[in-house]
Amino acid sequence: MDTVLKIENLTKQYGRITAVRNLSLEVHRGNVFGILGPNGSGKTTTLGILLDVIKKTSGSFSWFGQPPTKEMRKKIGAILETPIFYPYLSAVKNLEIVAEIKGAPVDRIEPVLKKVELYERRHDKFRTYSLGMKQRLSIASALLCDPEVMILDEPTNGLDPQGIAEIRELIKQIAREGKTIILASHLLDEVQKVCTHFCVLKRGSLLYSGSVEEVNKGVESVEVIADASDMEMVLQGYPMAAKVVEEDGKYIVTLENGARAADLNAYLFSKGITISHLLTQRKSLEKQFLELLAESDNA
Ligand SMILES: Nc1ncnc2c1ncn2[C@@H]1O[C@H](COP(=O)(O)OP(=O)(O)OP(=O)(O)O)[C@@H](O)[C@H]1O
Repeated sequence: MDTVLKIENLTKQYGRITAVRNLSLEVHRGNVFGILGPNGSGKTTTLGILLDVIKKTSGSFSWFGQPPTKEMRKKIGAILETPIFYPYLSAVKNLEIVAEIKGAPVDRIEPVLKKVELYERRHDKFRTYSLGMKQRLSIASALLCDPEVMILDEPTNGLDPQGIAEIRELIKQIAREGKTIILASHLLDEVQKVCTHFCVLKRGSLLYSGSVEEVNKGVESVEVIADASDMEMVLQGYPMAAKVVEEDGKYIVTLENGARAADLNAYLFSKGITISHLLTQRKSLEKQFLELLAESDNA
């Protein structure tokens, strides 16, 4: 698997505030990688460091297996905030200026405007655009240099439901064309709908990193009752049990990813325990995310 980005022990301190704490991550080619976290968790700071607009305090990162350089930076298209376009100029004129600044070929303007579905409105003034159209023009501007990686910070912030759906569809389409996308979002739903992989940050620390598909399957938890005095000990000894909690004579067993209730049943049977009640529950990504954030508060 091609590693596009590798972050190792990255830390950023603003005086006494640690915005990013010992962060290590890997993003592979073709991933749509979501950096998920509540406000102030360090998402923008992380993206700023990766784009060389914020200076790291310690740690390192590499793009395409090499330390970051200006040349490398050209392979990365980014939208950290809405770029400043001239309100009285059209999309075409604005992109001509961007192309000039970035040294991108002018003949890319037409295809990128088609891609973001602004071609019909290409001669209209920027100030007549809706917020969603402005955001799509930002994406067009980032695509001008045909980057291998796109970085987006809260790409749907402030948009109405239709604008949100359009931007999400556009991100997925860009990913289908083989680009790697890294996006920061505080919206779990967004990460779930758009990303293939994600990490969770809280107060600058990494709480989780993995594939959306794996987490979407949901962790299985099983409620079991059996008349056995050594039940708790036997359950604690089950290698696929991530957590065992006793509640009013019932045991709630959270299974490791991939383990199923039937496996637990077979294990208990092998230990001579016959169960009188078994109920399987799946935890949604949302529940797991909220628990993860809550657990880190208690840590
Ligand atoms: N220039 C700065 N000077 C001092 N503190 C800063 C600065 N920029 C960010 N911070 C602090 O660093 C922490 C992380 O902020 P950051 O903007 O990276 O988080 P975020 O996850 O992107 O949040 P948001 O979605 O609200 O932008 C916060 O506590 C923030 O107040």
